[in-house]
Amino acid sequence: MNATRLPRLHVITDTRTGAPLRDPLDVVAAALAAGARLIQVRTEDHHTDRAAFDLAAAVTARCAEYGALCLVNDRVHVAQAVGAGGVHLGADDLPVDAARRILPAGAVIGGTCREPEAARAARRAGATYLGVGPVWGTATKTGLPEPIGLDGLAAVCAAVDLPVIAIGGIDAERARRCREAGAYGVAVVSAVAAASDPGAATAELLAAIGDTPPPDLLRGTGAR
Ligand SMILES: Cc1ncc(COP(=O)(O)OP(=O)(O)O)c(N)n1
Ligand SMILES: Cc1ncsc1CCOP(=O)(O)O
Ligand SMILES: [Mg+2]
Repeated sequence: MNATRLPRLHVITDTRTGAPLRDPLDVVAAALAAGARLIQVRTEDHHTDRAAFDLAAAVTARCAEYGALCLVNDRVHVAQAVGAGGVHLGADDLPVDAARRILPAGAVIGGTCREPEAARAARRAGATYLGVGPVWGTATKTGLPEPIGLDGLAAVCAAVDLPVIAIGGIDAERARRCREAGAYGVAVVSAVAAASDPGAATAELLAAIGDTPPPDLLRGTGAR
């Protein structure tokens, strides 16, 4: 990965079946071409490790073409096997400190939290960034706790000096509000995966969070 800092937009794959879902790799390709520089490979819990490996290997290879970072959700062994840049871990996954011990030095490890004390614990455990939410309600994942809202997001942002990535029901307008609340960036599933034009949706999100497209996308435009 060529990126010198953690990207602010985290595009998360949607591997659920059914309309209007499309091939996750097509969505990833469009998002990267539009300027996304971090893809999180998230598969459904019932998917096999082989399926997760195959998708993560393909996404890691596509990310490498753009100098983008690939993170694998939950499955640390899959991240190791494909040479991904890191993982995202929640309460039901390996603890952050355990993953830190077995992943290569410099691996990006995200930890999920919802409130300040858990955020401080994740910081102590060695998290690189925090995934905080759900900020708003979402149909993408069942069984979620109540949304924490912008006030809950702001409380976590104020509690730790780690980058906070907001997640849950986020589109471009809400992404801007999350940044105003103190979030470093946002993570999205449906805003890109379910968009009629995933590339345009990615560009809109990048503009909303103030993450200018990488220089390679600006080449020839005269923009700086
Ligand atoms: C950036 C980001 N934040 C939070 C999550 C949720 O992770 P987790 O709590 O482990 O839930 P699952 O995604 O595994 O269902 C995330 N994936 N990414
Ligand atoms: C995995 C996860 N964790 C909290 S909300 C969420 C799903 C977010 O999906 P969407 O961006 O479509 O609301
Ligand atoms: Mg998880």
